[in-house]
Amino acid sequence: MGWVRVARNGRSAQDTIDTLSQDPSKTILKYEDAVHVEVADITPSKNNETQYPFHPVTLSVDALPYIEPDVVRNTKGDSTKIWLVIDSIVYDCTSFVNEHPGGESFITSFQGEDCSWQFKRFHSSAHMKEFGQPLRIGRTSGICNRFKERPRLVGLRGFNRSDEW
Ligand code: HEM
Repeated sequence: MGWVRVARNGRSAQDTIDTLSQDPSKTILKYEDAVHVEVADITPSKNNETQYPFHPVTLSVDALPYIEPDVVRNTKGDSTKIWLVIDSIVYDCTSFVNEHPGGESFITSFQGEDCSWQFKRFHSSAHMKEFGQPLRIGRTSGICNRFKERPRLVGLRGFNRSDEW
């Protein structure tokens, strides 16, 4: 794989998921944390920098606030804004990156970029629903994937995944 290196931080994916499910301090991933943010609100903070809160998983994509593509791209290199774009939705992985079962580098290498097809290679829609959806901060457009998706061999899709996208 030319575009990423695998790193597991010494833990198995299942270990990390177990931790994420059981440790109350890892609340960032929990649905309950997102539901109290009721509207797609973009609020300037005291230092006048716009804040992008998480949104309820029940909020439709159309209702997510639009984030200008340049704002997304400009997060590159900013350790306080580790944002990814998957299918034109912006995910704030800043808190999640250290807990990512696949390792930090997968996420940081796509900071401010689209990684839709790469994400789909490694995750099921159930992963997106449980771990990705609570990280949504907005929608955007025009963010391209740096890598061209290689064709997959017919029949391999879903080989080790329980569902389809
Ligand atoms: C919103 C961002 C992301 C979330 C919420 C997320 C979540 C997860 C979760 C829950 C797992 C465990 C899956 C399992 O045990 O089967 C996982 C594993 C993994 N993720 Fe991610 N991930 C994200 C982004 C990415 C990206 C951008 C990449 C690569 C481009 C990536 C690559 C991987 C890899 C390689 C694994 C290990 C897969 C395996 O063991 O089969 N992830 N991720």
